[in-house]
Order: sequence, then C-alpha cells, then structure tokens
Amino acid sequence: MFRFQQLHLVQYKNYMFKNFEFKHKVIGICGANGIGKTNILDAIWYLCFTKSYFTAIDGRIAYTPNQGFRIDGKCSINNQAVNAVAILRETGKKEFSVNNDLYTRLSSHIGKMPAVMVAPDDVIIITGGSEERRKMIDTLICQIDETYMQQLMAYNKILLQRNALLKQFSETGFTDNALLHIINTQLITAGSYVYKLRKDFLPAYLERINKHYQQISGSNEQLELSYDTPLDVFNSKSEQDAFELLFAQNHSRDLAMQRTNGGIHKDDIKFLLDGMPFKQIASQGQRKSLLFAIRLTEYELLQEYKGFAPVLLLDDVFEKLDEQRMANLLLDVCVKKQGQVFITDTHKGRLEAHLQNVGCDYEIIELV
Ligand SMILES: Nc1ncnc2c1ncn2[C@@H]1O[C@H](COP(=O)(O)OP(=O)(O)OP(=O)(O)O)[C@@H](O)[C@H]1O
Repeated sequence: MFRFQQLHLVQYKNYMFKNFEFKHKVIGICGANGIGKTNILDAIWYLCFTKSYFTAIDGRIAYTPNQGFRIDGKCSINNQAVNAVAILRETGKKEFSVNNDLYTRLSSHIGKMPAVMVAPDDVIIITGGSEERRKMIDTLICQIDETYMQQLMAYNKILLQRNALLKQFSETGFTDNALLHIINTQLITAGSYVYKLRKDFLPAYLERINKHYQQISGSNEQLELSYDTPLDVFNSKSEQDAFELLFAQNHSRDLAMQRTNGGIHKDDIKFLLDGMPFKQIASQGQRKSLLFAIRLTEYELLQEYKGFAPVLLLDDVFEKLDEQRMANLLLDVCVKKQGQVFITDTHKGRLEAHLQNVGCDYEIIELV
C-alpha cells in the first residue's frame, strides 16, 4: 500500500509555507478557482516523478518573485516509511532525496512512487499530435521498466546527435558514412530495446483501454486501438534488423532533409471509432470516457507490476462525465481500488455528496 501522510511545501507555486496532513484513503480538496488545489496534486506528482506535471521549467515553479522551492512528502509504501524531498536551490541546482539518500541520477527515482493523474487538459492525448501519445506510453512503461527509460533517454540523446550530424554533412558538403554508421549502430541498439518493449506491451494495454472504454461509455461502440510504427513494415524481422532496414531505406531522404525520418520517435497509437479517426468524430463525452479508460488502464497495470496501487490524482474531474458515469467511476476508484485518491473540486457540497454516496473513507481539505 502506498499512502501520503504529509506534504510540506515551501515556496511551491502559490504556497509560501504550507503543511498538509492526510489521514484518509480519499482526500477531497476544494476551494475557489485559482486557490491552489491543482498545485497540491502537482507537488505530489513532483515527488513521484522529480518534475512537475504542469510546469516544464522548474524555475517557474518557485513562489514569485522568489527563487527555489522545497517539497517534503512523508509516505508509507508497504509499511515502510518513505520521506521524499525535492529541492530547487536558488542557484538552480536540483536535489532529490529519499530517506536522506540523495540521488545522483534523478531517473533512478521513477517507478518507486507510482502515480496516475487525470487533468482537464489531458484530452490532448486524444486530440493532439503523436508526441502526446508517446509521452503517455513512456510515462507508463518507464515506471515499470528502468532499462526502457535508460534506453529511451539514450535514444533521444543519440537522435539529436544524428540530426546535428546530418545537418553538418549538408553544410560541409561531405557525408562521413563511417561516422553515420557508428551513430546508427548506437541508435539502433537503444531503439531496438524500446521498440521490442512497445511491441510486447502495447497490444494488451490497448485491449484493456478498449474494455474500460466500453464499460465507462456503457456502449458497444466499435473502438479500435493499434500501435502504429514505421518499423511495422519489417515486422517479420528482428527489432534490430527492422531498424537497419528502415535506416537503409531512409538514407538518402535523411541526408536530404537533414533529419532522421524513421524510428521509434515516429511511433503513434491509432484510435479509431467505427472505422474513423477518433479525434475527428468523437464527442466531448466520448473523448473524456476514453481519457478515463486510458488512466484506469495505467492504474491497473501499475498496480499489477508494482504489487501495490499507485496514487491517483483527479483534477477537476466532475466536469468531465455525467452524474451516473461519475458515480460509477468514483465507486471504482474510491472504494473498490486499494490506492489513495486525491480529488479536487470547486464545489465542496458536490464533492462531499459524491464521496458520501459511494461510502468511502474520506476527508475534505477546504482551501480558503
Ligand atoms: N510560481 C508561482 N508563484 C506564485 N503563484 C503561482 C505560481 N505558479 C502558480 N501560481 C498561482 O497558483 C494559482 C493556481 O493554482 P491552481 O492551479 O492550483 O488553482 P486551482 O485551485 O486548481 O484552480 P482551478 O479551480 O481554477 O483549477 C494561481 O493563482 C497562480 O497565480
């Protein structure tokens, strides 16, 4: 079991200095727009992922006009006390420690404190570009497989180097094929691992999303989800061979365009509804149902791989679904599922009524 008991914020967004205690399984956080509800969820996310869910640049997090912040979280994971501390020093230096052990590599923390967020802007996963869906897959698999994360980081770094090299070839008018071969080999080694895991992992993941979608939407809509990768053309080959063939096929194009046209950085997930692209024909409600289906699947998979439930962070979800669907979902996540749930809403009465209705063990934090 993974539970937060305390969260202490110093100069984190709108909190100059604030302490929160959590004693229950479900924590409802309510208050007016802009009061800082989401910022609490974000601070929890920060402790789980060593970065903010909403703010890409750490320097923008500190309570304006100060610099630097600190988040202290006390939790228990399978009855072990865990004290996670994230600090951004005024110099811009970032430190992260668990039980006073300072990480030398922040990435080693990923997966130790699993979490799932549902936030209003997340429908971008469905409506946005392919990078949003790759981020969705990677956030999940990185929490499950540490090597995947390392290989993915290596791939992204080498990809930048390869693109810079292609540019340099064009500028100097000289193509160093020997050097390109070396960098291709490095890229293929890292990429093959990521490709293999995506290929092994995604079919069952997508099937589960589909199952959850049918349950949430209460319909028999024909939703099709598939892993879409340029490496597919060589599917019968090993991952390594597929990559080599793809690079060989794209060789002249890569040189002409000065960038790498094929690889796992072009992967996508295709969502089709009744044979049509989901984002083109789905209603708001259908998009929201799919988003919940995605997050519930992530939750379940993390629970299975970790042996304990992740923390679930639900930001402003009441606007997302109709009353009955919301009630069903809350019953599922607040009662049937094991993990701790943080849920924000502007209306205290509505939030409390929902939590009372499902009969869960809850507390309300009212921000004023
Ligand atoms: N670096 C910062 N310094 C000071 N205040 C900040 C900083 N970053 C964000 N804020 C403040 O945090 C507030 C937004 O907080 P948050 O998003 O948590 O609100 P919320 O209660 O979730 O609102 P809503 O109900 O509208 O979603 C804003 O008032 C914003 O000005």
